Amino acid sequence: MGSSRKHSGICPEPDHEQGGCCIHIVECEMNNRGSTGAYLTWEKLGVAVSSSSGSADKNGYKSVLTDATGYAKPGEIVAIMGPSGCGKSTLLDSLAGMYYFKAYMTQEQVLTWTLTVKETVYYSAELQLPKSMPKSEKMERADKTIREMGLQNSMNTRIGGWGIKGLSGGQKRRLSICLELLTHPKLLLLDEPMSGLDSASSYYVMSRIVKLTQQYQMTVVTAIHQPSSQVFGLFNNLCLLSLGKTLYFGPTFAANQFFAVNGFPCPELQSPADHYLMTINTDFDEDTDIGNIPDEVIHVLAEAYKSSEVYMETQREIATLCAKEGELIEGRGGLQASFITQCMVLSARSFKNMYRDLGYYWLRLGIYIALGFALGTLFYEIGFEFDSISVSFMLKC
Ligand SMILES: Nc1ncnc2c1ncn2[C@@H]1O[C@H](COP(=O)(O)OP(=O)(O)OP(=O)(O)O)[C@@H](O)[C@H]1O
Repeated sequence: MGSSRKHSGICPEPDHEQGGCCIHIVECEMNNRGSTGAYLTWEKLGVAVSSSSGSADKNGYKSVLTDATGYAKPGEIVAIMGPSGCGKSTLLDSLAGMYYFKAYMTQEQVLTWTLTVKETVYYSAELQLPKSMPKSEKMERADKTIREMGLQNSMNTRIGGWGIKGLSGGQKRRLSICLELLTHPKLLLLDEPMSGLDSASSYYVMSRIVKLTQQYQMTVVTAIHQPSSQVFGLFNNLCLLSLGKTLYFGPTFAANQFFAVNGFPCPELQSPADHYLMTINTDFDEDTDIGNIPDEVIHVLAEAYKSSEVYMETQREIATLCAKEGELIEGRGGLQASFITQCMVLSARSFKNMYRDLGYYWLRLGIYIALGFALGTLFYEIGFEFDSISVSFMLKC
C-alpha cells in the first residue's frame, strides 16, 4: 500500500450497554498504481430506537442492531443478508451516516416519473460528473452505464408513475443503480438492488457491478434478500444478521463450514443462501420444519461466531485497516458541476417535468385561467359612477 490516504471516523464515547462503537474509513493509494480505494470498517456498532413496545428496555429503547462488526475493501463486495427486519437497512443507514460516503441507493425509488431513461441519466451525468470533464465524455459515460445495466432498449421510455405505465419495477431499480454507478464512486452502498429483478437479470446486473467494482476498485456493501447460488458466489464477504445480531462476518466461501461445524450443515442440492436464511429466520417459529427453535439457533450461532477463527481473523483485518496512515490525496471540491451548470440543468429538468405533468402544469394553468376569467367578469360593464359600483357589486355578490 502507498502512504497517501483520506481518513475519517466516527467513534462515539463508549456506551455502558453497547460498549465502544466505531466506524472508520480510509482512502489509500493502492499498490502504488496511482489509483485510490476506500477501506471501511465498523466495530461494535449498536443502534437503539425509542419504542413503546414490550421489547423496549426501562428507558424506552429497543435495540435493533447490536455489536455489528465488519469491514469492506476496494475491489470487493460485502453482502448483508438476513431475514426481513433483522437490521440490514439500519446497518447501511449507519454506515451511510458518515459524511464522507459517496453513493447510497436506498430502498425508496427517487426518480422523476415524467423523464425518460436517457434524460434521467444524462441530467444526472451533467450534475454529478466533474466539471472538468467535457460534455461529450459525460454523455458517453451515461450511454455506457445505461448499456451496462441492460436498459439500451428503453432509452426513450418514460419512467412512468401515476396513471402512466412506463418502466417495470425491475427496470426502475436498474435505472437507480445506473445513477449511482455513473461516477464510479469509491464507496457504494446498495439496499436491495435486486428487488423486482428475475434471477437472470439479477445475475447479469450483479456481475456487471462486480466487473466495475474490480475495474475501478470500488468498495461495495449491499443488502440483499434472496440471492441465487450464482449471485451469492459473486460476493467476497458475507455479513449475516438476525434479530440485530451478527451471526457471521467473513469470507462467503467459509460460511458453509461455519454452519456445518456448529450443527447446521447445508443439505446437498440446497442453495447455501437459502439454507442460511431458513436457519436463522425467527418470524415463523411454529411453522419451522428444520426441527430447531429459531431463538436458540440465533443464540448458538452468535456465541459460536464470537469464538470462531473467522471472528479473530476479522478483528485482525479491522486492526490492520484502522492502522493505515497517510496524507490527503485530493480535495472533495472540483468534482461537481459548477453553480451555473447546476442552475441550467435543474431548470431544464424542472421545466420538462412541469410541462409533461398534467396535474402539475396544465391543470393548474386551466384553473388559473378560469379563476382569472371569473375575477375579470366580476367588473364587466360596471359603469363609471359611484352608485353603479356599489349596486353592481351588491348584485354580483
Ligand atoms: N427509526 C426507527 N424507529 C423504530 N423502529 C425502527 C427504526 N428503524 C428501524 N426500526 C426497526 O428496526 C428493525 C430493523 O429494520 P430494518 O429496516 O433495518 O430491517 P431490514 O433488515 O432492512 O428489513 P427488510 O429486509 O424488510 O427491509 C425493524 O423491526 C424496524 O421496525
